[in-house]
Amino acid sequence: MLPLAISIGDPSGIGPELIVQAWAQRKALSLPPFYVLGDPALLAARARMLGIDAPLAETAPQGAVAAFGERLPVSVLENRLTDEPGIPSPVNAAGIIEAISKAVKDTMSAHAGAIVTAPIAKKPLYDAGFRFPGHTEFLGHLAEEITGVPALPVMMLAGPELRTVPVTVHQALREVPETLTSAIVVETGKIVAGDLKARFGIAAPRLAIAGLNPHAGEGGAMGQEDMDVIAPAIEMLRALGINAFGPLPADTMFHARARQGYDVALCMYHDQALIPVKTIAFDETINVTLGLPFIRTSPDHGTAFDIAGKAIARPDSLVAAIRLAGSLAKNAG
Ligand SMILES: NC(=O)C1=CN([C@@H]2O[C@H](COP(=O)(O)OP(=O)(O)OC[C@H]3O[C@@H](n4cnc5c(N)ncnc54)[C@H](O)[C@@H]3O)[C@@H](O)[C@H]2O)C=CC1
Ligand SMILES: NCC(=O)COP(=O)(O)O
Repeated sequence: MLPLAISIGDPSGIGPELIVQAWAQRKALSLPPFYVLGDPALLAARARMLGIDAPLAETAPQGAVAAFGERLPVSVLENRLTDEPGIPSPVNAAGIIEAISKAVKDTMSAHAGAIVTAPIAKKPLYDAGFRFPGHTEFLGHLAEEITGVPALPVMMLAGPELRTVPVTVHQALREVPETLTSAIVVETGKIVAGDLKARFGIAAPRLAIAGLNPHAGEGGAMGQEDMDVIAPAIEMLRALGINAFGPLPADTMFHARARQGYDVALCMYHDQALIPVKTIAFDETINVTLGLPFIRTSPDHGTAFDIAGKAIARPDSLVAAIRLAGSLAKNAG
């Protein structure tokens, strides 16, 4: 059995304390074994803050499964992290990026079964020169660097009642119409259909495709993209044998009855996809990256600097992400 690799995320956010909480509940929740790519001093400080007895085991990934029952395994980063809950800083960028990169290397070299990422804040990383919008795009870059094969990483938010995929992701709203092409919708749809089949065991996934404009364009009166870009993409997906349909007016496709009609909603921009799923199940939803040669999950929430270090953050979404990574890794193995 391979352990999961958890990257520590932003040390000033809630990630480190959630990891300690998840480890403390490992037996009660039968969690798969994991290790943290992180800083032992920081994790020890969060355990003290939480009043959790969490002895650490500094170990390579190969020692993680044996240690996990009694100690929290830590693969120690070369870069140190500051211990200032709620106060993000670009000085932590090197350690945050090192953790993600090492988690990918460990997984691609079969020392870890899958990656779970604790949240990062984008701005302090950008301030330190990081050129990727978020994990999703960075993971695509790392995959391509290791395999030499171009990757299109696809973000999927998976909750108990709804899965959504933003076709355009970390982009300013005004850039969305010009970025949205039939080719991107088709490539995303292919990856989603393929991964839902191969990884999630859905034999014939149903893809509901959202329109971009109000009322999916109202026949062109409220925008052309629905007719000129999205409808042709749906035809192409259907020609490939994928059960895709739409474009659907986005305002009426997420209510409980409508959700029964599909396995995943392809949405045209970030908030169209993330608002419904986080509204329905903020604590249980997981962010999964599709289209990569490895499995990566993450909680749906961010760094929550406003509550970091206060012992009030809920570990539910991280726990769900750990569970899903464990079960996807088991299916893949
Ligand atoms: N996977 C990732 O790395 C993600 C990173 N982010 C980043 O996080 C930063 C902060 O983003 P926000 O929009 O403020 O979203 P956020 O999810 O960090 O916080 C939104 C609200 O939810 C609360 N909250 C979040 N997680 C919680 C938890 N586990 N338990 C209890 N309350 C919780 C926070 O206290 C806050 O009031 C941004 O820089 C963003 O880029 C956001 C989403 C995902
Ligand atoms: N809102 C989702 C988000 O920002 C997560 O992005 P990523 O870091 O997983 O790419």
